[in-house]
Amino acid sequence: MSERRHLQVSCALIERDGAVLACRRSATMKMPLKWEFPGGKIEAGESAAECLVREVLEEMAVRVSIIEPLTPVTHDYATFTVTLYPFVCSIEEGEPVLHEHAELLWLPPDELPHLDWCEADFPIIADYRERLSARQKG
Ligand SMILES: Nc1nc2c([nH]c(=O)n2[C@@H]2O[C@H](COP(=O)(O)OP(=O)(O)OP(=O)(O)O)[C@@H](O)[C@H]2O)c(=O)[nH]1
Repeated sequence: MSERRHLQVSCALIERDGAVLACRRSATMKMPLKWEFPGGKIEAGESAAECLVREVLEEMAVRVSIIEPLTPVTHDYATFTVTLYPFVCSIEEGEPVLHEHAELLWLPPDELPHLDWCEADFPIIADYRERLSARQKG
């Protein structure tokens, strides 16, 4: 039996003017038309943070700086497992452009849960919103 694939993926919750960037996967990608955060697979010898900065630059021509990491999430899909390393970020330079995604959307954090996300992203969104309310209280 072949070993189940376990992907290590960094992803970015990019904040700007009180909104967060969501990206919609294209109809030809795996998990077609699901929403996700920009990012991709961690390469050998690369840290999760290095991967994040590289992927966002490659994917949407934007240089981000990291504000804080969120709690990593491991999720079992039907055919593979993914561990996502999420980071809250801000834009240092550039304006996001569509390359491989079907759509980009800036959404207030409270509206994030309404999109049809890749399953692994829901706990990340919950964690992020909890931290935001803690930030506002404290
Ligand atoms: N970038 C990103 N990937 C996510 C998120 N949530 C999630 O389950 N994933 C999964 O993590 C993997 C990311 O790898 P990737 O971006 O390099 O791969 P891909 O499927 O787009 O293309 P590829 O496998 O042909 O390179 C995909 O299987 C994707 O479905 C997310 O929020 N952002």
